[in-house]
Amino acid sequence: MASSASASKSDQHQIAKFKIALCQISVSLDKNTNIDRARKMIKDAAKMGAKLIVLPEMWNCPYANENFPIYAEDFDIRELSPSFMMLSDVARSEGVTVVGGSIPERCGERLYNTCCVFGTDGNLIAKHRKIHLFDLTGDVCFKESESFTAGNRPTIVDTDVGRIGIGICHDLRFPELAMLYRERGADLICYPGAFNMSTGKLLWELVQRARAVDNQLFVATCSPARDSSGSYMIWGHSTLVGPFGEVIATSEHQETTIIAEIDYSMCQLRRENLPLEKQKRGDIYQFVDCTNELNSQQ
Ligand SMILES: NC(=O)CCC(=O)C(=O)O
Repeated sequence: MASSASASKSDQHQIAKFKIALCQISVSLDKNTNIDRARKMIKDAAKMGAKLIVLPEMWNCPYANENFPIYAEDFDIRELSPSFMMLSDVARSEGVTVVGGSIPERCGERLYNTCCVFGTDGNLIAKHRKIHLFDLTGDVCFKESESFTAGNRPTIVDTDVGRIGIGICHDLRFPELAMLYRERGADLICYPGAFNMSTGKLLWELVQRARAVDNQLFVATCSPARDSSGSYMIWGHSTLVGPFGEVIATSEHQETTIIAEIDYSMCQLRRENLPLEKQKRGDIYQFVDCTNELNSQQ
């Protein structure tokens, strides 16, 4: 398994266009039901021609601190990892790349919020542990850090459908991570996520479009469907955004699968028309203490 990119950009651009599926799964309390549902949605999406299939954050487990340890899987013990094994099997049987949303991962004493990426042969090709844990107070309160340890590595992976950067939900808020992925050659960033009703309405689309337009690349998000009986109400609205910040496809909050086309030549076009990389003034964006300089100008 590699979590860093190695194939050349010319390999990547042999695949210029393909279909992506965003499976907005309705997550129940029953883990086996969630696994069966996810398998069916992936198979159906593959039948509709999707080559890359993205699942939501916490698709095997309702998003709640009390659930995470119960639904967690230790990926080193494959017979106790039914969610992980299903993703691997279905990626291989359907010959698709799967960005497997996230599930709680147990590693020794620790839990991580982890996204596994599987190649078309069913092999695990990357594993992203959520870097920025979601701790929020206000109208909605949640403290992921009560359950999870934060990951400490960015994840960029070469797949049959190009070089992809991976983040999980709150990771989307941090522009530096997306910039790093762009610098390392990603044309697509996938963020499985589960924004809440309070920040979702205002910010979910805004931050996706910001990451896309700043970096002139595609951003794909995939959320669970909303469950109005759950303690954490999910915003839904899985979305694909293009490199001009345009919303290519989106959904409401119910269970659904979005199928949309990614055309990497659009990144090239946007970057040629507006060469932000060349126009950047890295020489003046330095985080240095300018207090003395500012004082002397007054
Ligand atoms: N699951 C999450 O990381 C939620 C992030 C979120 O809602 C936000 O506002 O950020």
